[in-house]
Amino acid sequence: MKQEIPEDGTLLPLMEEFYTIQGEGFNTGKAAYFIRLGGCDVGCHWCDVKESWDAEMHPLTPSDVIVENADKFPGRAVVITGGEPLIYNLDYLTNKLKERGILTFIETSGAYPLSGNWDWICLSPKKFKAPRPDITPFAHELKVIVFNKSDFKWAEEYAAMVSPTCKLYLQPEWSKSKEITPLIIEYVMANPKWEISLQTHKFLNIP
Ligand SMILES: C[S@@+](CC[C@H](N)C(=O)[O-])C[C@H]1O[C@@H](n2cnc3c(N)ncnc32)[C@H](O)[C@@H]1O
Ligand SMILES: Nc1nc2[nH]cc(C(=O)O)c2c(=O)[nH]1
Ligand code: SF4
Ligand SMILES: [Mg+2]
Repeated sequence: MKQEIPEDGTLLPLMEEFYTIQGEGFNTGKAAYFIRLGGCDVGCHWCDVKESWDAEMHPLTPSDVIVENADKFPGRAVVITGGEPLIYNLDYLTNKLKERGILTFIETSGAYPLSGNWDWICLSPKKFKAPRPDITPFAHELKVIVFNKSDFKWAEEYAAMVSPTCKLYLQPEWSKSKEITPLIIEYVMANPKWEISLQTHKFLNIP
């Protein structure tokens, strides 16, 4: 039987939750509680969490329970990721987190309508299912995954759409990083509005 997911965001398909260090982007190095929601139809062939894609595989969990769990840790930031978290209405979850003084960060492809009350929005656009144009002005951070050379030009198209204060990151696709990282280094030195983001948790062997 298919799970009925209520539209009010009080129940969400939870794949996993873990307390770790944010490994990527602007908040790299900061302790954070990760909430990974199941469900994604963007279809990145290099996605490093394909187990998240089928929402049916992940139990519907009360958002109140997720908030209770997050509140047990000394780190006062959560990263809501997935899967694609914006498939769901995140207003309820983020408002409850903020009531407890917890900072709310999201990792999103932007392919679904923006919901939720956010302290930090990391937009990581994908060629496979483009972000909705209405999310770009709200991104605090644009993090483009570089898989091949043509992705630099594509990254600039998104840089032109975000706000002038949005931080710009180029992150090597993990399996191609040996070949791509030197190109990113060269690109950032020539175009210093960009910075490099590495998946540092993979080097540190932490979740
Ligand atoms: C797994 S995704 C989940 C959140 C959302 N679906 C998204 O793509 O932003 C979390 C972050 O990991 C990045 N990512 C996924 N697979 C990757 C890979 N193989 N190499 C580098 N970054 C990757 C995504 O671009 C995104 O910034
Ligand atoms: N440590 C750590 N940092 C991360 N930053 C983004 C992640 C994600 O999968 O969304 C991630 C993750 O899975 N682990
Ligand atoms: S959008 Fe995110 S979760 Fe979905 S396939 Fe791409 S990287 Fe994976
Ligand atoms: Mg990850």
